[in-house]
Amino acid sequence: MVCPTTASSAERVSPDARSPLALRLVRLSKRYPAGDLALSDVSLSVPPGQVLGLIGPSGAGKSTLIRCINRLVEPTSGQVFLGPARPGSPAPDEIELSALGRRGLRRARRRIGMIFQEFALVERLTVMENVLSGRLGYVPFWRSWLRRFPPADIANAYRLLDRVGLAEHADKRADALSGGQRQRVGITRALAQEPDLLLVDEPTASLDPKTSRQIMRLLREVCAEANRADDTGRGSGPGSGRGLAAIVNIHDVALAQQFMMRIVGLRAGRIVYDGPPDGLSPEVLTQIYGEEDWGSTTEDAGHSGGAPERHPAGATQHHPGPEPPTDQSMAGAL
Ligand SMILES: Nc1ncnc2c1ncn2[C@@H]1O[C@H](COP(=O)(O)OP(=O)(O)OP(=O)(O)O)[C@@H](O)[C@H]1O
Repeated sequence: MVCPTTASSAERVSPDARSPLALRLVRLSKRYPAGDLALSDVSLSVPPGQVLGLIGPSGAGKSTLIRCINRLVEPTSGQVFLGPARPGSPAPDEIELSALGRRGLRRARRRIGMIFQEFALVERLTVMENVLSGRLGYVPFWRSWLRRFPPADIANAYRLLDRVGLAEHADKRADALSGGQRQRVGITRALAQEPDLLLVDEPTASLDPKTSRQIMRLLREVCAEANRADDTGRGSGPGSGRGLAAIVNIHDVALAQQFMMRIVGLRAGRIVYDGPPDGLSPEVLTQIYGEEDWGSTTEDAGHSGGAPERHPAGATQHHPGPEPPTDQSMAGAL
């Protein structure tokens, strides 16, 4: 049971909280104590509203990169900036996430939603309670402990659940949902944070192909919707008119090609590709993943024609390009 309070929790993080925020990584490196150099001199800028796919072989450093941004993993060197996107970047009022103390980091992390492969829900809590946990950075501890969330937070959570097609499941326990529905809860919880940036770590790794596509499409749509201004939006949520960027760590090259706006390929902790999805030629894939005959399938080896050429993850090579958001409600999609 979630109890509303009358207090507003719409505390904002300075600076310039209404401006869309861009992310800037400068020469980021991470060496784990065990000795592995997981990231080496990675520099990257992500403008507001951009949905970026991070691909690369196992151990390339994708998860490390995502976790260094919100400092779940502490970078060994380099800087992470989040700040208003203005011409002439670096902007003087950027926040340097990599230099923040505990309190500042806690406040800044409100602006960064995280979505996990295994959903990271509290199974015994309801869908609504899980979504409201996205507000924990905004409400005082005693209020969250008593589950007394402001009415505006609850109304927004219902609105977001409706958006992802889960309104009628609000009072169900999280462990009563399918994998795809759980990931929608994970996405909704992240959106409830009113983030400027989503860090998404292998969101489809435990989902079937159809559900994976639906989840990727949903991510693309909610980011696009956050760029649109209407009077339904709050914070940086859908309809708010603010840019919501995302970095999506994904193994499935075909999904990345279809739903991402930009691809960054990591290999051994370094960026070896940064460009459009349709730039992932066999040569580029070899640069990222190593030598492989990307054009052939097992059947092709014994036959000289007939079967269409396919990418390793199953996408046709002459693929039509990124799928635009459909703008349809996801209600009932699962
Ligand atoms: N906690 C840790 N302690 C020590 N080494 C680690 C730790 N986490 C990751 N590594 C090492 O850092 C490197 C990068 O790992 P990371 O998990 O970031 O790669 P990844 O590209 O996300 O891989 P995957 O796709 O398999 O998840 C690997 O060599 C890995 O063994």
